[in-house]
Amino acid sequence: MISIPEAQDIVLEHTRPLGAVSVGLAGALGRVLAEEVHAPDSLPPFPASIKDGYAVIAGDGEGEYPVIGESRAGHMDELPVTLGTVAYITTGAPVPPGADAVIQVEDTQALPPGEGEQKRVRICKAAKPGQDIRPVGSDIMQGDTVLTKGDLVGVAEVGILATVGATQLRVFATPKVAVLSTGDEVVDPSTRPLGPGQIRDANRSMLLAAAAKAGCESVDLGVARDTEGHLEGCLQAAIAQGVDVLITSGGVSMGDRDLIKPLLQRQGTVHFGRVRMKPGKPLTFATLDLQEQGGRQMLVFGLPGNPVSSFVCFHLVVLPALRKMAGWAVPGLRRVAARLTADLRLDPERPEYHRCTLQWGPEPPPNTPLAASPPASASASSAAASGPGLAACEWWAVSTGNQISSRLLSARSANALLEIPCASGVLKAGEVVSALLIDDLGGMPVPPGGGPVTPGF
Ligand SMILES: Nc1nc2c(c(=O)[nH]1)N[C@H]1C(S)=C(S)[C@@H](COP(=O)(O)OP(=O)(O)OC[C@H]3O[C@@H](n4cnc5c(N)ncnc54)[C@H](O)[C@@H]3O)O[C@H]1N2
Ligand code: MOO
Repeated sequence: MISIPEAQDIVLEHTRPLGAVSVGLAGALGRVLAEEVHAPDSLPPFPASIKDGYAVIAGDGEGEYPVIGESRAGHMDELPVTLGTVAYITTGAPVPPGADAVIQVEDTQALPPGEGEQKRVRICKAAKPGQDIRPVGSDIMQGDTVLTKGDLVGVAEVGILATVGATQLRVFATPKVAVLSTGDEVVDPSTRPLGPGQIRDANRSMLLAAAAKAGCESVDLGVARDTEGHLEGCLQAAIAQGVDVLITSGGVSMGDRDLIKPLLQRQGTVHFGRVRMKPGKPLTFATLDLQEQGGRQMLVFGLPGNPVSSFVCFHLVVLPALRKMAGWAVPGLRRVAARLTADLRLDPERPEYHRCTLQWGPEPPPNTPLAASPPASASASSAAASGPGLAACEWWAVSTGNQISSRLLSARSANALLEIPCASGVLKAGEVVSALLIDDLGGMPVPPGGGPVTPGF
């Protein structure tokens, strides 16, 4: 049996980033850029006002002035501001020639019109040269590299691309992923009532959703019966559809109907078939060299059938591979330090990936054992963040309860996998452990089944 870091290394060694493709701006979200993006012009392209007020010559100082014109965002009088005159200006509008400062409207007073209905204003506060003006290129200079190859396009990046007029982009292609469930007992989720011995297929929908969330195009291969012929037919279907990755679930353990490993051994190279991890021990990884398709390689992940094992293996091993194919430079899950809110019994044989919901705060979330009896050391940890006027805050790991690998509710609302080392005994509430992020940290509710974890789970 190999360790999970070894398994991750093997998978990534066999994973190559896909080629670049062109997408429009609307299709860029979540993709990795395969090119640098430069600014074709400066922003602002003209000296722009930061405030609604009056464009002035700073040296003129306080006093009463004629308003000789106006500059509104999107429009501009060509009238220059000369000594002893001002122009009305709105936020974002071009500063007229001659003016070198803007006085906000709050520091002025409208006066009755002068001769010939000439508008007039009192400037109540002298300006410094450059005041409330964004010089040309102060946000982005023409020719600047605003985004670079390898950047992940998020919401802000979409805005940046739009700003510089980059409406067609080169991004890494995302993998095409096929998902196959296996097992004679596994029936479609729509099946009601269940027949004798049947269970609904949770893994296929879950893994298709996981692939979609990773930005992949996916192919639903349905459920394969536990026969060599049917399984082989499904594998051939995946190959024929040109997928980059096949994810199967079930049929990788030690039973006489666990046919995935022998099938992959016949068709390609199995790189590992057992990993020291809980859950997920029978996790299998193979590559198939497809001579009939120009020698291209297909990755196959044989995930264990237990739904939680599939869920955990997907995040730890499949997701980094999908990300690397899609151009991610650092495809692994990110870690944070988190403090246990309950005792955890350790597993002496396998390191465990304990599902939890992370909660940020200065003290343990209510209804956790740690909240009931916080140890004296709990607030003085290296994991705690503090700042002026800010109580020490940290991530609190609230277990999702019973961690048996058949209980998918143990993944409900989970946003992290705690990396619990392999050892005997109990890890005490209040200890700090590393947590791998599997979802964003925004507002996950603590599941009702979460909270206390009693030794034995
Ligand atoms: N003699 C041994 N038996 C087992 C071992 C072992 O080391 N020696 N390992 C155990 C571990 S750990 C796991 S995990 C499971 C994995 O088994 P398989 O990958 O072969 O999966 P199945 O036997 O097909 O199914 C296991 C379990 O999951 C249910 N299942 C399967 N597919 C789905 C699905 N699509 N949706 C929902 N549930 C599914 C299935 O009915 C079984 O209950 O092996 C242990 N055995
Ligand atoms: O490794 Mo299995 O996934 O514990 O049930």
